[in-house]
Amino acid sequence: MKDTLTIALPKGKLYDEAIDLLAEAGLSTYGLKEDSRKLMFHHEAERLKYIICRPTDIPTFVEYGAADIGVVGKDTIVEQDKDIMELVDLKFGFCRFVVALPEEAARGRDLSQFNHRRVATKFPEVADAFFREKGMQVEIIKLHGNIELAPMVGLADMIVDIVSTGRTLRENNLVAVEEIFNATARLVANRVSYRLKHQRIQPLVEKVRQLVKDKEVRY
Ligand SMILES: Nc1ncnc2c1ncn2[C@@H]1O[C@H](COP(=O)(O)OP(=O)(O)OP(=O)(O)O)[C@@H](O)[C@H]1O
Ligand SMILES: O=P(O)(O)OC[C@H]1O[C@H](OP(=O)(O)OP(=O)(O)O)[C@H](O)[C@@H]1O
Repeated sequence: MKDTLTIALPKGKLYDEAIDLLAEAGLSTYGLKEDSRKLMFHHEAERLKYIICRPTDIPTFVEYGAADIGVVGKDTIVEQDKDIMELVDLKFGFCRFVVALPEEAARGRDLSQFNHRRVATKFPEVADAFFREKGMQVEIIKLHGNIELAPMVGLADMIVDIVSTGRTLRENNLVAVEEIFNATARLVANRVSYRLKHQRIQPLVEKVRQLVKDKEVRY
C-alpha cells in the first residue's frame, strides 16, 4: 500500500465541503456522500483510501500516519498542538473563538471582573492560554459539547467556545465579550508521508491552493 494515499475526512460540519473540494481538485470521491455507516472507502484503481473520523480525532490519525493527509478545523489544530503539517487554509468552516458570558452578568462589566471564576469549554488549552495571557486565574471545566448549557445551570460563570452564526449564543442568552481568534478548515499532512508521498501530495496541494486562492473568508 506504499503508494496508496490515505485521506482522513471529518464526519460532521466540514464533511460535505471537504469532499466537494477534493472532487474539484480531481480526486475520485464516489460513494462518500451516500448514506452509509462505512468508515473506510477504498478506491483501488485510483490508489486512494478515505477514512471517516470524528473531527477531533483527525490530528491523531494523521500524526501517527494512519492517514497521510486530512481535513480539520484550525481550532482543533491549535487546541491539540499535534506534530502534523498544516498545508492549506481551505477557507470554509469559518468560526470564531470567543469568551461568552450570560447577558445579565455581562451588563456593565468587563471580563477582568470575572477573575477566579469557572469557565466551561471543549478547548481547555485555548482557554488556558487566553486567560494566562490576560493575567487572569480561572478554573477550567472541560466538556465535550453543548457548552452553552454550563452557565445556565451554574456549572460555570462563562464559556470559551466557537461561534459561527451566533445563533446558539443568542438562543441561550449569552453574549460574546472577547474574541480569541478565527478558524477555518485546514489541509494537514503527516510529516513522513509528506516526504515519502510528495509526488502524490504536492500536486494535490497545488491544485487545492489554486482552487481556494481567490475565495474570501467570511467570518
Ligand atoms: N457552527 C459552526 N459553523 C461552522 N463551522 C463550525 C461550527 N462548529 C464547528 N465548526 C468547525 O467544524 C469543525 C467540526 O465541527 P463538528 O461540529 O462537525 O464536530 P465536533 O462535534 O466539534 O467534533 P467531535 O465530534 O470530534 O467532538 C470544528 O472543529 C470547527 O472547525
Ligand atoms: O454560532 P452558531 O452557528 O450557532 O454555531 C456555534 C455552535 O456550533 C458548535 O457546536 P456544535 O453544533 O458543533 O455542537 P457541540 O456543542 O455539541 O460541539 C459550537 O460549539 C457552538 O455551540
